[in-house]
Amino acid sequence: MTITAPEAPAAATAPDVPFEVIPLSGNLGAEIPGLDLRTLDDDTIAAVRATWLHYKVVFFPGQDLTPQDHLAFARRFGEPTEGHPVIPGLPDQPEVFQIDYTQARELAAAYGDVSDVSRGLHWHTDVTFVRRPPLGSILRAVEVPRAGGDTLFSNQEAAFDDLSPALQEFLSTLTAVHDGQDQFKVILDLIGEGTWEGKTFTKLEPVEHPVVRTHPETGKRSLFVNPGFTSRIKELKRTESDALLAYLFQHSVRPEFTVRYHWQPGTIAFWDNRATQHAVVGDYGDHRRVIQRVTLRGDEPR
Ligand SMILES: O=C(O)CCC(=O)C(=O)O
Ligand SMILES: [Fe+2]
Repeated sequence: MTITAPEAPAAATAPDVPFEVIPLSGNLGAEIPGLDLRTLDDDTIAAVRATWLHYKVVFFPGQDLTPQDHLAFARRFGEPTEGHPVIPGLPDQPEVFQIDYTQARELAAAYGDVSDVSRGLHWHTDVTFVRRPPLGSILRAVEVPRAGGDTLFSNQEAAFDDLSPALQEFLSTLTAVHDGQDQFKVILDLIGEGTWEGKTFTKLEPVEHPVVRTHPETGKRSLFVNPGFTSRIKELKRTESDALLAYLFQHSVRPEFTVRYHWQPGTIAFWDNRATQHAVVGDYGDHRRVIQRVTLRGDEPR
């Protein structure tokens, strides 16, 4: 007799694709081994996209991509942004930026730990402090600790679905302010000006987004507030806003909505930035940890 284990909820409705997909938790995340990201045909790219939309973050271990290959892979899914609005890109590949966590710690020590980019990074969704935050980010693990330095991802559709209907409806009427100033003012002052969507700026102005957004491709609703950049809820009094955001920040990263990934050098991760948050676990002491990222342009949350 063969006993087949029941599938986790995310795995049960996954698209049927011509490569192996290994679900990593009940609510999001899958590993796709055995592909060479430099040589995929259009049908395989379409299947990767469907898998990515379903699992929200996919990991490709065993890749050996140069920054050029990394960028070329990203272009198959959308338009790369100018890297990051304020973190400078690689000299000969400006759409690719690097985070060397040792350097980031030195910078933080020299200028005050405002950026929070020390050993770990707290929960956030990438670059929500602009009008059109990224659609997704594609990360390459360059140098990673043998143990530790994992990255956590949390499914913000699952977090929304778990709330009671009355709270879902109330949240759907609210607008949040997102502000990158706290984390990025020091870097922006050091480099003088940042660039986003072709425009330069010297100060990050706060922006507003709905607290609940509808995914432009799947139509699913998700929570769209994050402790990295969401500073307050516009329609509420300060004390109400603080209390509600504290609750949502805690709720949105409950263990059952998350996956935790341990990196190997070369692994590529691709996450849907419209429906997830992520955080780096700062448990790796003084080991070197270096990543590079390409970021895809997104649309205005609605
Ligand atoms: O270093 C990581 O694993 C993720 C860093 C991060 O937050 C990002 O690249 O958006
Ligand atoms: Fe991030």
